[in-house]
Amino acid sequence: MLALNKALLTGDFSFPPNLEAGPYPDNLPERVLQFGEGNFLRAFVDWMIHELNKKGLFQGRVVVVQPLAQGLVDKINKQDGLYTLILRGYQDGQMVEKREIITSISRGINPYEDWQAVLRCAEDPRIDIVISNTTEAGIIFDHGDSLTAAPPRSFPGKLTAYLYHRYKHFQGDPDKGMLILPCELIDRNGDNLKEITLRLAEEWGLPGGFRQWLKEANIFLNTLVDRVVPGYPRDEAEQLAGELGYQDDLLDTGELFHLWVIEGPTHLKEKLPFHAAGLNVIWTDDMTPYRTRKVRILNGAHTATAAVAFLSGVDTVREAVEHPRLGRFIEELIYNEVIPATDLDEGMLTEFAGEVLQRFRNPYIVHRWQSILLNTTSKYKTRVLPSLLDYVAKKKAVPAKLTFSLAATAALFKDGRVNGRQFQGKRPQGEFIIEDDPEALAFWQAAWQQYKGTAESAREVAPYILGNSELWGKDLNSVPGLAEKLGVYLQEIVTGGMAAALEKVLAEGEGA
Ligand SMILES: NC(=O)c1ccc[n+]([C@@H]2O[C@H](COP(=O)([O-])OP(=O)(O)OC[C@H]3O[C@@H](n4cnc5c(N)ncnc54)[C@H](O)[C@@H]3O)[C@@H](O)[C@H]2O)c1
Ligand SMILES: O=P(O)(O)OC[C@@H](O)[C@@H](O)[C@H](O)[C@H](O)CO
Repeated sequence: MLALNKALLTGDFSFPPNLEAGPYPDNLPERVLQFGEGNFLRAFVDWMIHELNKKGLFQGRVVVVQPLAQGLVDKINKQDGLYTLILRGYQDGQMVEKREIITSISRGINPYEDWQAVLRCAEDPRIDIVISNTTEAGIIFDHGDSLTAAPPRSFPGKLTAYLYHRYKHFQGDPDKGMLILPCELIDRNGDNLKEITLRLAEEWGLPGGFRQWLKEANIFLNTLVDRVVPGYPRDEAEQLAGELGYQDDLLDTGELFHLWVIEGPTHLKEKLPFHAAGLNVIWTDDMTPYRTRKVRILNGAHTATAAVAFLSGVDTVREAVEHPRLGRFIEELIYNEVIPATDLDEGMLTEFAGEVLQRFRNPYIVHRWQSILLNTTSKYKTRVLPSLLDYVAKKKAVPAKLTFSLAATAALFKDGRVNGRQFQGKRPQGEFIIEDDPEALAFWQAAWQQYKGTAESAREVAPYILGNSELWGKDLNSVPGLAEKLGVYLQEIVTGGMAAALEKVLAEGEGA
C-alpha cells in the first residue's frame, strides 16, 4: 500500500471524496518552533495553524522538536510532516466526521541526534513563536541540567539554551524575543515555564543582560487547552487505511469540540488570528475560572472514575457514561460533589458539566480508561483532591464518590508487579499494565503491605495512604472522617469486588 507523503499529495493519487487533501505548502516559511510531537498537539495547535494557513491568515509552518530521545520525528519526516486527522462529534445536533490531511508541520528534529538543527532555528528571525506540550512531567526544574549538553536534558533546559543562542545571535535585540505558549495542563503553565528558565539562566551563570532580555523581550502566556484526543486509532487503523487508500503511521483522532483559553493582551490576537478563522480560542485577562471548571469537572471526572470503571471491566469513557451504575456514579460525582465544592457560578458549572457529559457520550470517540490512568496518582492529587478538600471545608462532611474513587485507585495497585514505570496488575478480565511514577508505585505497594488478608486489615491501609503528606501536600488523616470512610470503601472493594462496592456507594446517596 502507498504511504502518505509529499509525493502522494502532489501526485495524481485520487484521494477519497470524504477526505480533505489540500496542496502541499512548499512556499510557506517556518514560523513556529514546537516542543512535542504527540497526538494532542498534532490534533490541536497544528490543526489550528493548518486552518489559519488554509484561510491565508498565518502563512507559516511548524518545526517540531522531539522532547525525548524516543519519539515520532522519524515517522514525521518519513511522511514529510503530513498526517491524517479525523475529528468526530456533534455539530448542530448532527454527528459529523471530518477527515483531513494536515500540512502545517514542515519537519521534525530529534535534538538527541542533531541539537545544532534546533539552534539554527534560533537564528531564523521568522521563527518567533514557541509552542509546547511535554505532559505535566515536562515543565520541571532539573537541577543537574546543563547548557553545554547537546541537548540539555529537560524541556525548560532546551528552551533556555535555545533562547540564549537566539540572544547571542541577535546581540540582545529586544525585537527578537519569542511569543511562548505552553499547552501543558499545569496551573499557570507560562508563568511556571518562565520562572524555571530564569532559574536555569541564573544557575548556569548566564549574563544579566540575557536574563533581562529573557524577562522583557519574551512573552510567556498562560494557556488552557481542551479537546479530547484519543490519538492513534489502533482498533480502526486497518479499516481506515483501506478507506483512505494509503498507509498513515501518524493517524490521529479527536473530538470536534475544541477550546483554547489564552491569558494575555488582546493585541496579540493579531499575531495568531484564530478568531478570524472561526476557531474557539478565547483571549482573557484571567484564565483561572476556565481552568478550575475544566480540570475539576472534565479531567476530575475522568480521573475519579477511571479506576472504578476499569476495575468494573468497562474499558472506555463512553461505555461508562452509558452504563447504568457507572453513569450514575459519574453524574452524582460531578453534580453532587464537584460542583457544590467549587467556588464558581453554579449555573455556569452545571451548563459546562452537561456539555462535558455530552462529549463523553460521543459514540465515535474511543477514549480508554487505561490511557487516562497514565500517572493517575499525581492526577488524583491535582484534579480530584482539591474538590474533595473543598467539599469537606464547605459541607463539613466527607464526599462519598470522591473518596470512593481514591479507594478504587488504591485497589488498582493492590496485586501486581512493578517494573520501572510499569505496574502489571490483575482484574477479573485479565492482566493489565498501567504506567505511573516509580515513587507512586512504590508507595501503593507499601500501602498494601498493611493488608494482612483480613477484612479488618483492609481498613488499616487507609491511614497509611492518607498519611503520605509528601505526595498529597498534607497529612490527609487530619481530614475528619476521611480515614474511616476510605477504610470502609477499601474493605468493601477488597472483600466484595468493585461491582458490589459500587452498588453500595450509590445506595448511600439514595438515603441522603
Ligand atoms: N490527549 C488528550 O485528549 C489531551 C487533551 C488535552 C490535553 N492533553 C495533554 O497533553 C499531554 C500530551 O498528550 P498526548 O495525547 O499528546 O500524549 P502523547 O503521548 O502523544 O505525547 C506526549 C508528548 O510529551 C512528551 N513528553 C513525555 N514525557 C516528557 C518529559 N518527561 N519531558 C519532556 N517531554 C515529555 C513526549 O515526547 C511527547 O512529545 C497530556 O499529558 C495532557 O496533559 C491531552
Ligand atoms: O491527557 P491526560 O492524560 O493528562 O488526561 C486524560 C484526560 O483527562 C484528558 O486527556 C482530557 O481528555 C483532556 O484534557 C480534554 O481536554
